[in-house]
Amino acid sequence: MPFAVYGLRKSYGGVEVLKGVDLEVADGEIHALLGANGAGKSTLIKCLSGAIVPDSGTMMVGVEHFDGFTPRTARQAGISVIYQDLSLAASLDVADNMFLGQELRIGPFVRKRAQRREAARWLDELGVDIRPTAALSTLGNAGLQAVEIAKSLRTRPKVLILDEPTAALSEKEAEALGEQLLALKKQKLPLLYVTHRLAEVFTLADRVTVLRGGQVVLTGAVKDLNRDDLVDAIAGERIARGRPAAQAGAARTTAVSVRGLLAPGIGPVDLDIREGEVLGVFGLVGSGRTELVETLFGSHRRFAGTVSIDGRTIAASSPGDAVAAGVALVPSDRLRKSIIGSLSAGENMLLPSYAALAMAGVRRFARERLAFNTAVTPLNLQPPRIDLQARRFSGGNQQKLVIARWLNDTIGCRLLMLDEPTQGVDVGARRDIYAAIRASADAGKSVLVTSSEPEELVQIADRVVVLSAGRVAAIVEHEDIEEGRLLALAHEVEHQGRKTA
Ligand SMILES: Nc1ncnc2c1ncn2[C@@H]1O[C@H](COP(=O)(O)OP(=O)(O)OP(=O)(O)O)[C@@H](O)[C@H]1O
Repeated sequence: MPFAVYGLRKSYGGVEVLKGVDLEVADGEIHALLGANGAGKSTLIKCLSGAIVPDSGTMMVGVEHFDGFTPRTARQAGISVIYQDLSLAASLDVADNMFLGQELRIGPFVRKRAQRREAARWLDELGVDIRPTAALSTLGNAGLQAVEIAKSLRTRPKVLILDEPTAALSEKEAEALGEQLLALKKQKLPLLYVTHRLAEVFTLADRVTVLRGGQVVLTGAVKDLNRDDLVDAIAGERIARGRPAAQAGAARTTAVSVRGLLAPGIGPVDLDIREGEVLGVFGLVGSGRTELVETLFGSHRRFAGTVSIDGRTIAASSPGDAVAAGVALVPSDRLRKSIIGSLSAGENMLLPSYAALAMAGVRRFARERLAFNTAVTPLNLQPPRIDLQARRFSGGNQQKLVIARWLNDTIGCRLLMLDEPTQGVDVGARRDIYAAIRASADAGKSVLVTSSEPEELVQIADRVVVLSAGRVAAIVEHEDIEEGRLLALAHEVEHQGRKTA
């Protein structure tokens, strides 16, 4: 049953964020929806699910025509949306989750066996090997996504929409999800899929639509388009390509030195980070990337080992110690760990620097504004408004706010760590973030960047540490950093680890 939406419009306070969007998705088609941060993708999807009411527009599912855009209309039309924040209950098993609130019953009794049978059927349709009785805690991110999709399939949707399902997934998990989507094609469902990962468009999607500033600027068959076509449509300009200049790293002095670091899931790790260097950390899921940076930041328990900066050993048994010693961390789960939606953009960004910006305990608004503008301008925050509540920014622009917080120079940081800094961020903004990372290194900071995308480290890192099972498996020098090599190293060591385990 093909799906289409025509003339969709939505304004917030006089600003039109969807300007008459048309979109058509055929049966069994995977349609990628792309666009820069703030282009209107989430708003479009929320209109389709009935979460927000558009100003005008109509929707067709098959030959039926809908123009109500309420949650009830979405249900009647058979629209099922899978958001990044999954709606699963951790204490229930897979089958119970899939039937939560819609249990199969005979009188007061839940038909557990029938539920499990049906759950198994849908998981099978999806091509995943997950038992209906499995506890959710035994599943990885891709498994949890699969359960959420199977749960949605059970309601026999006519259109399936996925809002950035791979944003929080590693490369390998995203591949697993891709296979599930390809399995779904066989069900002849129209599938609309939001992503910022362009590589996925070419491996998964049949057609693609790019939104820019609330308008469709490109729609077409993926086979007729190349990466540059997509990048240009998203960014609205020809953006610089290729790899930024490397740093002459070897001559630089060691600024951060880690010795014998041992923590849950980590170590022992020895690591040196040079002054002015961008050190990439690459590894597969479970390799300990996030644990490593959180241990260095003191938010993870540490059993043993020392960390010194400029020759001084730092305590780092708490994030407070770490910040005082000049360590900053931009966490991966930024929106949940770092943004306070009800506070303004300025308050969110300047939180750690209020003391430094105030004089004799009195806030200096002009200084705050200057610090805000200095930090957000290089990242092209949209809209660049210090007073707007953080939750009114699009997801990617909220990410920029947190990153800007730590790029803000008033806090005197020596070691800047960014965990997956471009998750959920569009290609244009990625370029801005890469440039800001490089500028921090050029200003003499040591920068550590983790990424699950090898391509990203090729772009930004001076050296790359490959982690496996919490240990340093390899260090790749600048001239040897290549996507294939990083992946091969990470897979190779993992494979060897399994063989000897
Ligand atoms: N409640 C709101 N009030 C005011 N403006 C809003 C509100 N919600 C969204 N916007 C604005 O609408 C525009 C579109 O936002 P939307 O979240 O749809 O973007 P997006 O394409 O999903 O971006 P991202 O890739 O960053 O998630 C943005 O400029 C955003 O600031």
